[in-house]
Amino acid sequence: MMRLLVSGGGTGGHIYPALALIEDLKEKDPTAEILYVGTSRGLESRIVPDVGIDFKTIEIQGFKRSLSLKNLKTIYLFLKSVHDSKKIIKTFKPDVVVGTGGYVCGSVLYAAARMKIPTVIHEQNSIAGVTNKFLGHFVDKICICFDHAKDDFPEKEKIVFTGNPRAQQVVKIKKSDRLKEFGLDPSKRTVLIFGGSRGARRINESALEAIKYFKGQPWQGLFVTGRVHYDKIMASPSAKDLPQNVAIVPYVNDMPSILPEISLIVGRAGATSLAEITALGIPSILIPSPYVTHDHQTYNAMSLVEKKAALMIKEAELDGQKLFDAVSELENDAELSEKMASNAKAAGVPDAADRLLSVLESLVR
Ligand SMILES: CC(=O)N[C@H]1[C@@H](OP(=O)(O)OP(=O)(O)OC[C@H]2O[C@@H](n3ccc(=O)[nH]c3=O)[C@H](O)[C@@H]2O)O[C@H](CO)[C@@H](O)[C@@H]1O
Repeated sequence: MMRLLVSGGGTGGHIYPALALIEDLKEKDPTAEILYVGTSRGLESRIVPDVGIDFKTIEIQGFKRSLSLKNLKTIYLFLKSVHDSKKIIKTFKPDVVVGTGGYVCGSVLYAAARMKIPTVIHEQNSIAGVTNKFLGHFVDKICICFDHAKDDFPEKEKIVFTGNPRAQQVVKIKKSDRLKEFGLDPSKRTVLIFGGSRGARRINESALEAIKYFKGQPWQGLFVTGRVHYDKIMASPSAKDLPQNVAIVPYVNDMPSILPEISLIVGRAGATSLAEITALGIPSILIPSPYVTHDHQTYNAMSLVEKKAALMIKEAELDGQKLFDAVSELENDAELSEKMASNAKAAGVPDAADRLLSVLESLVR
């Protein structure tokens, strides 16, 4: 029986890979004991308890790049959160601790490493996040999903390519007619538009324009705005008189269950979304977020564009017409779309959860 402590959070991209790993562990070892540590402010405080996993919180905030009074408070909070993490670790007594990114796992993994408990970080992106780079010095193994991420860790001997566990979770899902829930027709080709786990304002604005032209097309659209953007989108004049073949929703719980029914994805280039897209082999139009550290989404997206597995539009060049043109180019050209789908699939890692799990097991033994 393995006792696994997991930490990671802030956004879905750091949480869903952790949940996929947990699902795989529970399947292989139903007696495994699992504890998840996050913050009360991150999306994890909602997502993790919802799926029935024990959840504890610590308080933490991110470092600013320059030294300031706020940073002194951050340093104080970091030390306090390391102290709090140690207490949680002492009580739970994990065999191994895994961090999937976000500030919160900085404290938890650092505390575990100091207590000489085996530690692993999982870096989803092609460029490593600040927390993982810091943790790279202390942990036992560094699991990556893009070769490019190797450059960010001097500790080469610790690096293992595993891919993103979410990939394995999505390949297991069977086709369903869940699109009916949104008033859509499961027999039609469906374009899914969403700006990551939190939604993206620029993508939303362009999408609202683009979906007007979906009227009369043989395909349909599912537009997911992100929870915080939904009311504003629905209140805008452009949201009136939308075509019948388009549905707009704030969030899709259990996104993987609809992915097998999707013919094209329009979205950000978050690493976990890309793991899902490649695991299933779905063509995509990627609009990387320009607001993330070291522009890592552009690098994520480029890894697919180079393999002719996706198209990329820069956010600065995005508008409704351009978005619609790209969608209709792919939806009207079956050959292009199939080629892109098979190139995407070739880049997928459908056994990523098993790979990550065996890294954990190798440290426990
Ligand atoms: C702004 C920001 O910091 N973004 C980062 C964050 O993105 P973000 O949290 O947006 O993560 P991803 O795009 O990688 O993944 C989104 C996840 O949310 C799920 N989903 C999304 C919408 C929805 O309605 N329902 C739903 O379940 C998707 O299926 C996917 O599993 O983490 C990623 C992985 O480390 C990074 O690559 C991103 O750069």
